Amino acid sequence: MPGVLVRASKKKSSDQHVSAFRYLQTPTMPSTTAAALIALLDNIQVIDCEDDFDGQGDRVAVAEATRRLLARLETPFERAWRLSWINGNTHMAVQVIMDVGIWQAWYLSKRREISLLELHALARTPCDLRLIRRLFRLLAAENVIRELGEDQFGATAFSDALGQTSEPVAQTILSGLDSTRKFPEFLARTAYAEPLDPTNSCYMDLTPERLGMFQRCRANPEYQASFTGFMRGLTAYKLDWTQIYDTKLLMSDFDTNSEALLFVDIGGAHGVDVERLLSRYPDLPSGKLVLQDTPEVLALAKVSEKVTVLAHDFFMPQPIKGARAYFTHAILHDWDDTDAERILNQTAVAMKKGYSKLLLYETILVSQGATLYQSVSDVSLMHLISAADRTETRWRELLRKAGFVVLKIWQHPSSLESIIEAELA
Ligand SMILES: C[S@@+](CC[C@H](N)C(=O)[O-])C[C@H]1O[C@@H](n2cnc3c(N)ncnc32)[C@H](O)[C@@H]1O
Repeated sequence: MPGVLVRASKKKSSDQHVSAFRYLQTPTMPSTTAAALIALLDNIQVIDCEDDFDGQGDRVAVAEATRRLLARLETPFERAWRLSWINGNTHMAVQVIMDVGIWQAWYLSKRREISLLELHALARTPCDLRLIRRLFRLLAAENVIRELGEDQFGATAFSDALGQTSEPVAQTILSGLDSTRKFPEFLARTAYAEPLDPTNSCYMDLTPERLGMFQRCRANPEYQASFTGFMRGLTAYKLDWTQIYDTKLLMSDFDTNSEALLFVDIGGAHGVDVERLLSRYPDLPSGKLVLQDTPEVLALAKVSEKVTVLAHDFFMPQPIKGARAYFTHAILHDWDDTDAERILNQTAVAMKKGYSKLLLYETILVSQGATLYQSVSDVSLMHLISAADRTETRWRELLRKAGFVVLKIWQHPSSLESIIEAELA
């Protein structure tokens, strides 16, 4: 595409800083070519495809393409500025508006259009009008809300979601990765060694007591709620595991009228995965599905009455014996091989050889072409809990050492993770 965009890339890098600032300060009229392109991009409408995973897949693929486009369009300075200043300030502003209660009150008011004065009056915590104006100005420029006129704003799907305080979007904002900012310092102190010691994570630098992430969750109900809320959102966002793994394999050998249990979700938190199995087999009698986690997390779970909710520490012997399937999702990647093996051993003692299946819904790291999800997950594990995602070879080795044999690794082109199906060797 000829025009202003290509010409900008031919400038010397020292000029780029100047031109970037000039652009940021005084947007000029776009050229005809750029205007046509802008009109084309602004006219793309997103069809609501919440319930249609293929539709979602298309939407995500297009979003990925726009990210690649931005990476080509932005100068290196703009990219750095976005990473450090735009993202950091926007996250902060979203959180401050949440802390004073404006998102929630705005959402509950059902007003689509509202003035700054009205928004200010909705604050639960007294705050300065001028402070709020400055933050809303940034939020409008970053499309968190719509700017309709001077001190007049419009709601968006995102601002609505921020107003639903116990739902995943708001909880994800609160569960923000504070340890990312500390990580460069932590690595310098630890001689840039790959952090693999779970007793010394960067996250521990956030509290004077050096609490680990799961310890801090247990000690602080708000933290626990934001982490579990975020996990609920993330799991609901992923492909339904019953579309990756053929659950008929579990049902074919299962007598629903017997005393036996079908499915135990170990560390299942919010219960999204167990609910997905129930949606596939809604006629299952009560008590065939079990959701396990810590008592604090289970208190936040909202599951069908048919699901048995059972507090269980997975480092202790599994109390449910001889179930058809023991399932874990994003659990073993939190632990190093020694602890992961302990969890597996405690599960193995409950399994019936030749009958019970182990299903691990986990990331399998690839040596090339890792997706954004896979790489963000892996790096987050590094500074949050000094853990690491595993390659297929490392998964197989871990399972072999713990006395399992891998039957099949189930994959789906639209899935972020795979399901490793194993049984006792
Ligand atoms: C990364 S989350 C995964 C949750 C869920 N399976 C999912 O995919 O959304 C890890 C879960 O492990 C739970 N957990 C941590 N330590 C535990 C323990 N010792 N026993 C049982 N659950 C534990 C946490 O409470 C949390 O819900």
